[in-house]
Amino acid sequence: MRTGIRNGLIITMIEGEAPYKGNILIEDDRIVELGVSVDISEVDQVIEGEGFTAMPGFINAHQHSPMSLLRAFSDDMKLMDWLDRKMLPAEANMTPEDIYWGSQLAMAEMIRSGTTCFADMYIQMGQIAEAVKSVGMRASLTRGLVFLQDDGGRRMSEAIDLVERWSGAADGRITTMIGPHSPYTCPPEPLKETIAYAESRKLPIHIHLAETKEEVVKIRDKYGVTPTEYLAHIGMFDRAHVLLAHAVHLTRKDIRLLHGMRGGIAHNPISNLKLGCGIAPVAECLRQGITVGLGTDGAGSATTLDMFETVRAAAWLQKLDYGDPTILPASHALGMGTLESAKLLCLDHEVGTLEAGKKADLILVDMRKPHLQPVHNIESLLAYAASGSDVDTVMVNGRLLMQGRKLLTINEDELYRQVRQRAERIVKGI
Ligand SMILES: N[C@@H](CCSC[C@H]1O[C@@H](n2cnc3c(=O)[nH]cnc32)[C@H](O)[C@@H]1O)C(=O)O
Ligand SMILES: [Zn+2]
Repeated sequence: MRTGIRNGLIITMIEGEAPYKGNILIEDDRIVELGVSVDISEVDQVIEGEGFTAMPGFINAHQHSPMSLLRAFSDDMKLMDWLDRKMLPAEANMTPEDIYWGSQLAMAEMIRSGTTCFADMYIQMGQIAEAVKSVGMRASLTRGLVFLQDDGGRRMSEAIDLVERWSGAADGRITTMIGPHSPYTCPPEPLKETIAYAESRKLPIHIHLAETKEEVVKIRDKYGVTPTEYLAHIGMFDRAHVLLAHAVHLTRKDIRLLHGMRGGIAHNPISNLKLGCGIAPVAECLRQGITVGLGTDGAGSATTLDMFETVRAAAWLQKLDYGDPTILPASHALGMGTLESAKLLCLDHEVGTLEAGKKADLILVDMRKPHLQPVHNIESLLAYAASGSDVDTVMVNGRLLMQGRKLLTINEDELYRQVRQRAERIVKGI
C-alpha cells in the first residue's frame, strides 16, 4: 500500500531542519521519501496536504490510560490522599473489561489530539495490549509494581507475563518495560529484583520519582537519602535504561547523579501543576545533558491528555520559574513531545521525526483556523497556539487512525456507552 501526502507544510523535527512545503511518500508502515519534489503520482491513495502541517505524532511518555475512567472523579486533593483514598479503592473495583474500555477511552482522546504513541504503566496490561492492538496506536506497556505487601510474587509474574506475551506484538507496535512504581512503594530487595530482571532482558525501566515533597521526606526518614540517591545507590542508573516520571524534587547533587544516565525524565507539567507538586528543574537537567521528554500522567490527575497543552505548559513553566522567556523555546518544547520522548521509550530509531526509513507515525494539523494564521513561525504556532482539536489526520505505522476528525478504528458511540455504565459502577461507594 502506497500513500502520498501532497503539498503539506512539513516539519520534520530533525534538529536544524527548517520547515518546507513538500510531499511525503509512505509505503506500508514506513516513510520512503519526503521532500519538495517527491513523486507521488503512482500511489494507491493521496491525502491532500494543502492547508495542513505534517509533523511527527506526539509521544506521551507517561500515562496510566485506564485512569481516563476516573477523570474528574476526585480533583483538588493532595496526591497521597488522592491515591490512597480515591484511586486505589477505585482501581480495586476495576474488572479486566473496565481496563480495556478505559484505555480505549484514553486512546480515543490521544488520537483526537495528535498522539500516536504512549508509555503506559498500569494493571491488567494484557487488556491494554489488546486495546492497543485493535486501535492501532504504538505503545510501550508496563505492569506497575507496588511491593508494599507480600503477594507471593504475583505482581512480578504478571509483569514478566506481559513482557513474554506482548513484546514486539501487533506488528511491532507494542514494546514493554519493567515498572517498579516508585521509591516509596518499592523496598530495596524487590527493587533490586526488578533491576536484575530488566538487565537480563535488556528492558527499560519505567518508574515514578520525586513527585512530591512528602515523598522526599518519606525516603529521607526511611533510608537517609533522597529518592534519586536511593535509586542510584541500588545501581539502577548503571544497569538499565530508565524512564523517570516527574523528577520534580531534585537536588543539584541528584541532577549530577543523573548526568550520563541512559534514558531520562518524563516531565508531566499539567499533572504537577494541578496536584501542586512543584516545578521540575527541566532547564537545569537539559543543561546537564539529561534527556527530558513529555507526558500527561493519567487523566485521573491531569484531566486531559492533550500533548499540545503539555508542550505549552512545559515551556511556560520554565520561563516563569527562571524569569526568562529565552529558556525552553518553542522548537525545543515541541522536540520534547516528539523525539525526546521517543528516546525515553527506546523508540527514537523508529519514530519521533519525519525521516525516510522511519515508521509512518504522523499527524496533519489543520492550519485554516484564525488562531493558526498567519504562519510567521510554524513552531511557535504549534507550541503556543494549536490544540488537540486542530488535528485533522492521524497515521500510525502507515495506517490512518483518524481522517477529517473521524476516528477510523474506534466506535465512539459504543465507547461512550461502555464508559458511562462502567465508570458509575467503579466509583460507587468511594
Ligand atoms: N496499584 C497497583 C499498581 C498499579 S501501577 C500504576 C499506579 O500508579 C498510580 N498513579 C497514577 N498517577 C500517579 C501519580 O501521579 N503518582 C503516583 N502514582 C500514580 C495509579 O493509581 C496506579 O495505581 C498494584 O498494587 O499492583
Ligand atoms: Zn504517574
